[in-house]
Amino acid sequence: MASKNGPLVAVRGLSVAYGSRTVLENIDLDVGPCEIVTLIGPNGAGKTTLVKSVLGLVQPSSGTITLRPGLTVGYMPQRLQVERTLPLTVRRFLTLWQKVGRADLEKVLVEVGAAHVIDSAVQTLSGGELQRVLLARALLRRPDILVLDEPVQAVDVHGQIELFNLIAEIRRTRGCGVLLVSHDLHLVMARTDTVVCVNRHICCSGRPEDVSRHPEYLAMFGRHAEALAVYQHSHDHHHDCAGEVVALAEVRHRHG
Ligand SMILES: Nc1ncnc2c1ncn2[C@@H]1O[C@H](COP(=O)(O)OP(=O)(O)OP(=O)(O)O)[C@@H](O)[C@H]1O
Repeated sequence: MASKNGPLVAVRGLSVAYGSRTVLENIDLDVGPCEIVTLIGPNGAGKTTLVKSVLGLVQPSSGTITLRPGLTVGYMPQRLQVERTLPLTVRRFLTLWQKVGRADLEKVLVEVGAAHVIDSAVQTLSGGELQRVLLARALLRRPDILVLDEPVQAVDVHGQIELFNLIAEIRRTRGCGVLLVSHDLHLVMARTDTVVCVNRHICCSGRPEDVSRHPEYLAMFGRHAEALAVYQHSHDHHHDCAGEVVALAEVRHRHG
């Protein structure tokens, strides 16, 4: 039984198979309150499967997934299929699954920087606008944890930075945990508390500055990773629950 003070999500010894094919093996993962945990790994590594297991959408073949009692999850899926001929405004889209007052709807769209598209058709949104609307939908549940599967896909580089900053700001203002999948190593390394490198099993995990020097990480991402390791030398701080910068020496001291 998960305690009120423990992690929001605790995964232990998780294995998942599709038919006879094992795609995840012996995975351990924790997401703590106010913590941003990012899953990275090559295509087909099992990142989405891990996320779906946490959400209860995929059945494990062994292991346990423990959610803190009463945990509310806000999920932003990797793909959204919207029938292109169906006239669906953002306002209608956000109220399809839940009753939302006008003021709450406008407030959450302001929070994610998408107030201007409230009456636009979902099909006409840009990649970045759609991701913000999907984030708004997840936030309407008032989540304790946000689960975001590739939230910056189909978004240009500038928009990706803005979205990562927005996620960090939401964590700070709402105090929720975040579990996300991302392919953008630069942004992950700069904006995440904990990186988990998955390739069927967990290759390495920990703080970005440690993972970026790990041999398995370097083997997986090759020259791209080496360039990032140089960049990482300037990453000498960590973010606390409120998103405030804490010097790494202080963090190490705090953790003993
Ligand atoms: N429903 C399914 N049935 C059978 N195999 C599946 C199913 N879903 C995923 N797989 C397979 O499981 C493996 C892991 O897939 P998954 O989508 O979890 O990887 P991923 O790391 O999220 O990949 P990507 O980065 O490409 O999104 C892949 O080989 C995929 O083909």
